[in-house]
Amino acid sequence: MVSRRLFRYLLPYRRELGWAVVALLAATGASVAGPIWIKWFIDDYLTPRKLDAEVLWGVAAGYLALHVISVVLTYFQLLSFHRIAQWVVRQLRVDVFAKVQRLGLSFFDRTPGGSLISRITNDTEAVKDLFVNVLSTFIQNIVFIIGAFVTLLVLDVKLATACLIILPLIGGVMWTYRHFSTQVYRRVRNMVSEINTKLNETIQGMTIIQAFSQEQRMRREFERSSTELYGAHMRNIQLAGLLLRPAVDAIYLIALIVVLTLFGIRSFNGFVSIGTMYAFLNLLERLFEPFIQIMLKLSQAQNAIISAERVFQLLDENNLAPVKTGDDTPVITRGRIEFRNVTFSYDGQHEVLRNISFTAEPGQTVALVGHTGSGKSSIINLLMRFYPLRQGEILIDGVPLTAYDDKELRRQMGLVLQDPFLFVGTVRENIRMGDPDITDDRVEQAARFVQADTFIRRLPRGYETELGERGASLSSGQRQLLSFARTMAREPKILVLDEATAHVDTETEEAIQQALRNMRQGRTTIAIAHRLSTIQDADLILVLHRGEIVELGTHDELIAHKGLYHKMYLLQAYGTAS
Ligand SMILES: Nc1ncnc2c1ncn2[C@@H]1O[C@H](COP(=O)(O)OP(=O)(O)OP(=O)(O)O)[C@@H](O)[C@H]1O
Repeated sequence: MVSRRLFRYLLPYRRELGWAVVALLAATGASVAGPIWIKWFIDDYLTPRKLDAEVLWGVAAGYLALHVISVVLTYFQLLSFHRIAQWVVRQLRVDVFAKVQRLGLSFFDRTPGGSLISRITNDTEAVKDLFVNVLSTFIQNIVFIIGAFVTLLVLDVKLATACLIILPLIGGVMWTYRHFSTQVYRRVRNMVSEINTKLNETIQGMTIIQAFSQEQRMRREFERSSTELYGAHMRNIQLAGLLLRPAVDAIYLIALIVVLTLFGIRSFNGFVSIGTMYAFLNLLERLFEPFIQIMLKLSQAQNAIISAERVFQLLDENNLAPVKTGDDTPVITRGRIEFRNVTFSYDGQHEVLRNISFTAEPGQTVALVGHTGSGKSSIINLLMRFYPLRQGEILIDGVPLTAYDDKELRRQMGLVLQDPFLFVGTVRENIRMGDPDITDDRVEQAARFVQADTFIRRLPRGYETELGERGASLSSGQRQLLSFARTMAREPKILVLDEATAHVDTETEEAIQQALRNMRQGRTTIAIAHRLSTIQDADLILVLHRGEIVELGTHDELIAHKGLYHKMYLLQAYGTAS
């Protein structure tokens, strides 16, 4: 199954592959023909002493020609196999990457980033090895073994048949080696994946690691994984050292004894062709290297197949991000949002939202407040169509959310997260985000609109300043403003805000609040508010508690109601709930 799918990747390159196999066959033929050529020279010229310069030159030239042909063709076939393998692995990586981007967020909730990286890099690399090393080695060596055996049979049927006793012996060694090395390989692969996961986690969480002085613990854990990996590699080397050379050499010795004994017995009874003996011994000796090569690659082949399995598993993952259903292509014109009896669970067991119903009229601001874990972010996750909805309905402009094209949805709904993600690149690129419709003018206009223009112009190269990974060179307030500009450059009809909780200086705070007020103007806004002071002018405030709306109304109404909101407000404003 896996191999069939792998070979399907080869189909577009079948012509090149065909030529590579032909070159490989011809190279092997030339290599097997060498000893025959010498046998012919020994039997027909050397033994009868028919030596003249012309014959000697002819033999030497012929032998050299065979060698050159073999080398040139080997070069050609190796190059072709490598090229094909690189093509295949490139395609495989592109496919996996494309697939990963289409996966739903719930997939990422349960898959560590490091293990994904491991699949896209290491596992596809192992598949590449399958095509580069394993496939060509198998074909080349199997062809050589068959060619050599056929030649032995042609040279001397009886002796060649006697040599067949090596096959079960070699088979036994091969089985033993493969059996043990597969276990070791599996261990190596798991360790590599674990190391990748650890690396990824360490790099992502460096601030926390340093803040909590976790360097020693992380280093110890990393050292432990690395030592285990070293141990696994060493076991493999020991296994190979024991089984490959010594065991195979012993079998070669047995074959040699059998052949020499038979030649010896024959010499008592009559004439023995020295040429045949030379060719026989030469081919026999060269027959064992291919067996070792095949053995070495067997576990690698199995390893690659398991890696391919992991890659295909990812390609077959059906936990996709929700996509549009139906043929209509509605557009968002007004920005009216309606939740109707929405009940939701991430894992299908624990309901994190129950019976959520509310409406945000065009241009209104609806604020979501509630204690941590009350379900605020989950409402946003559903509104952004990050997770599929199974119970209830979400409508935008009276049309179910599911009917919208992804493009329309993303263009009209501007999302601003607490921790804005900035990419490596210039400030301008981070605002434009590769959208060709967003001109330089629009980028700067958006930045001015959210009051980010002033600080951007103060950066060393203004809009062309390169940002480090995640915008590490900016302050958290500046990162916020930049993400506002990014959202506003798209001029969305709907704004979805997860208000930042980070403490910024008063000046930046004022800039942020002013920017938010500007942004909300004329746009339907759904905002998670951690500080109640920022949403007092909201048209509707939903108070969530354990996944349910327990109170709703304007700030004044909720204060007058003297419920949970009132308590939260007093707590935040005066540090006491009474
Ligand atoms: N990706 C997820 N997978 C599974 N459960 C989740 C996931 N995200 C959140 N939850 C659970 O859903 C519940 C609601 O979480 P949610 O993030 O919506 O709360 P919140 O009100 O936004 O909290 P906070 O103010 O701390 O951000 C919590 O019990 C949380 O454990």
